[in-house]
Amino acid sequence: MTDTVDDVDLPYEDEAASQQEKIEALQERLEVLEGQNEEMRDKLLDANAENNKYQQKLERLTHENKKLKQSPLFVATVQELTGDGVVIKQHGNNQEALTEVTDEMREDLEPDDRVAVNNSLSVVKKLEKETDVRARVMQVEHSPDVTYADIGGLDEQMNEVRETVEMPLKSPEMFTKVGIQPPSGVLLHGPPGTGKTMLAKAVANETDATFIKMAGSELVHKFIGEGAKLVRDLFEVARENEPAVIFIDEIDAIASKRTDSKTSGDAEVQRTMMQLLAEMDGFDERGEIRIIAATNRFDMLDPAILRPGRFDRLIEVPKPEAAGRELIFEIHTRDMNVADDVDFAELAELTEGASGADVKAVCTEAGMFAIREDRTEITMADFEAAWEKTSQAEDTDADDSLAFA
Ligand SMILES: Nc1ncnc2c1ncn2[C@@H]1O[C@H](COP(=O)(O)OP(=O)(O)OP(=O)(O)O)[C@@H](O)[C@H]1O
Repeated sequence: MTDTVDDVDLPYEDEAASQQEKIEALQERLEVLEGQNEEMRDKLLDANAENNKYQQKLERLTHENKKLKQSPLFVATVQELTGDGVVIKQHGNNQEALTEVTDEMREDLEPDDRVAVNNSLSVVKKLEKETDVRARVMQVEHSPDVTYADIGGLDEQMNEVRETVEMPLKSPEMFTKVGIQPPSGVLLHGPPGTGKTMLAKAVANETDATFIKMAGSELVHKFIGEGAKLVRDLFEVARENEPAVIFIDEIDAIASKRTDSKTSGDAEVQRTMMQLLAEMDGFDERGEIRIIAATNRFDMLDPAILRPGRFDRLIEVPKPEAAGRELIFEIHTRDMNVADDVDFAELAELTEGASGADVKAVCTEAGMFAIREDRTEITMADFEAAWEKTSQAEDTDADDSLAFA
């Protein structure tokens, strides 16, 4: 049996071939094509059947995943591993229960491990140890090395931060004598990389306070009570290390405008925010703990956190103007071997729209250009090439994010 149509010779060119021979050849080609068509149709049917099977599996797993995500997860501690399963104690209500686990999960569990359990107390996943979570979520720096001199172009913001955060720590008696409460919380808002974290670190450095940073995004947990507990821990660590500056970055992650969505995840985030507000409400403004929060998304914040007694001092930290960029270039090139032809005022004009972090990146990249050519001096051309490269990279990132939006 010929396998493909190409195996069927067509005697078109052969003058001697009769009409009959040509017809027979065409008929043979037609048979081959029909055979192939049959084969393809069978393969297509098989593929469709396989596809339907996978589609059904995908729908089932998606449904299960959705159910798992929606059903609130609780934190529990493994008490004991028995022949029938695992004895767990749920946090909060201390309810003990014997629950089954897969053999694979069982091998991974030991007494005192933390696990996430769902409504029916089935173990969904093993959690990292509480101390590990705390270490990951909280960065404690007893003496941050950032000073006000390291920050360029934010004189006005710096003065506000010194007045609202540094002064109550350095001279609390001023507020007592005058009879006013210092601002309880300061909210720094502005684009990424503009110096918000630096301001918080600089004020902690100036007042010899412990700097405790927590990212709001780390507080967004699916496990009931985990976020609120971390907020309590945060203030406990601050009290243990007074004087302390608490810096909550990305506060929009837990303090966004309330939505009417009913998923347990959103309810949990709101519980975490309420815990933060409770800690702030219950906290003694005259104590030696100051709170600074930062956000790139001021527009998303729930007005509840901006009320008096909470983050009632708002400080915008915008991208630097040309004069600010020039200062930031000077700051970040202090220890660099810069050629005489480098003109920071010109570079400041060139880098319109750059944040402080962008300027820092340009300085680093300019140094790399010199190193690649085995030079020890960084020229104006290196800075210009570095700006070209970093701003192009930013444009590409922006296009990518749009492409995937
Ligand atoms: N005004 C500035 N002066 C000097 N350096 C700056 C300034 N702003 C940003 N930088 C540089 O960018 C880095 C990041 O700054 P920082 O972490 O303070 O930004 P941020 O506003 O907190 O950013 P994000 O909102 O993304 O957390 C700093 O370590 C510093 O090198």
